[in-house]
Amino acid sequence: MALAGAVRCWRLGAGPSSLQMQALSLHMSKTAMGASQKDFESAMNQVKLLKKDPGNEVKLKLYALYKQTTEGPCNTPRPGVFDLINKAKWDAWNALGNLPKETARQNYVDLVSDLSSSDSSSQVKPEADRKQPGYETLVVTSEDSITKIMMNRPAKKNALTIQMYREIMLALEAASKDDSTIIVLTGNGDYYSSGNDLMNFMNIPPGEMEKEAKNGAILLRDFVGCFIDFPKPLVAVINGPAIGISVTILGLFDLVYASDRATFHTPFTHLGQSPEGCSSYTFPKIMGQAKAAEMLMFGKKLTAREACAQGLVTEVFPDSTFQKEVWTRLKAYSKLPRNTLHISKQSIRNLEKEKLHAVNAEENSVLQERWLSDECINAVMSFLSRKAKL
Ligand SMILES: CCCCC/C=C/CC(=O)SCCNC(=O)CCNC(=O)[C@H](O)C(C)(C)COP(=O)(O)OP(=O)(O)OC[C@H]1O[C@@H](n2cnc3c(N)ncnc32)[C@H](O)[C@@H]1OP(=O)(O)O
Repeated sequence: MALAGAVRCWRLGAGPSSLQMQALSLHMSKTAMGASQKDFESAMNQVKLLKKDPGNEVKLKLYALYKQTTEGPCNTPRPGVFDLINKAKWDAWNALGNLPKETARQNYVDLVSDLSSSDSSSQVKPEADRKQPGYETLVVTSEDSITKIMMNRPAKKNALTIQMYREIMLALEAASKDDSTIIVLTGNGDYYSSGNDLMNFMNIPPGEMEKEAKNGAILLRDFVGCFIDFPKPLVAVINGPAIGISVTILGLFDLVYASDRATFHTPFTHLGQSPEGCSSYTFPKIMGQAKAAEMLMFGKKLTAREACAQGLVTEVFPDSTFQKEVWTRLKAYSKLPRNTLHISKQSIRNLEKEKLHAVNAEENSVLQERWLSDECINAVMSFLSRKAKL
């Protein structure tokens, strides 16, 4: 099995790593003639190279086999009841009874060989290999207990099409049920997202405007509802400027990490539109009434540092080290006890859920009206005829 594992890993990566080579040579020598003292010493060195913590149960097994190999059957008094760690170690060693030293050595080498193989196969694979199928506008990957949902329309600044709203909802639904601990939303390219794709408002026959506005409001309600109800920690990794709905839903995230190149802009009045994403409720709570009004009513664009000072952003990182620092942090967080983390999130958020759904419904009903207004139609036409940019 270890051999098959090592060979399979070579096919996935560019070539065998030194760890894989060691696992393979260990496996070959042990199957041919039983593990030698040299194999045992090499296995002891290999244990130190393991990247993945094998867990306490396996560590106890390794300890017991090591003691049995080097000292024979357990020959010391059992530690006292309060010496929990040494007692567990003693119990594991004692459980091996009279197992011969040679067999213990062989079992130790076998165990390390299997651990090394699975350790190698769990090493980072290229993103293309990890990409989940079924998404056209997103790249969804899962690794290190983190599911990453990346908006993937960089040429259009990750403007959100109808298909993209739907795919994000599907990806969130799947992530709520997968074995990930943390879910990340981020953008590909220089923008996080330029918000709603203004083309969503185009090509609507005159008689269909009201129906389309209603459908849009239903889609938006469901989209925002997914964030309100999401059961696991949600992290926004803001790689660049964020506009419109990509900013307003940030009040529903648990962590917001931003590059110092990011900006936060909600120019609703300029566009003849009104706040969504529950921001009419979350923003005043987060930053106070006065600052929220400046953003949501007057369209003040915030730098990442200003957004952080106002509590919308958790932490700002220099753009040059942004990805490295943020992913190191998130990988450490993803090792926290999963269920406890999810329960804590729910304790923090559940009290607000009913209120947030009510706010979501109210915002969408106002917005549905706005989309039909001259102010909104003129603003969209102006952008699309390239007379206006934010
Ligand atoms: C179901 C409905 C739900 C509705 C929910 C409502 C949400 C409200 C909002 O989100 S309001 C925010 C809407 N967003 C905007 O108004 C942004 C409009 N875009 C811009 O002002 C600029 O494009 C820019 C400032 C984001 C970037 O400017 P820059 O000069 O750097 O780049 P380009 O303009 O050349 O952009 C490259 C191409 O991308 C297209 N594009 C960018 N953003 C959008 C967008 N939001 N909608 C549609 N298209 C967008 C842009 O048109 C360029 O396309 P081209 O290469 O084909 O010309």
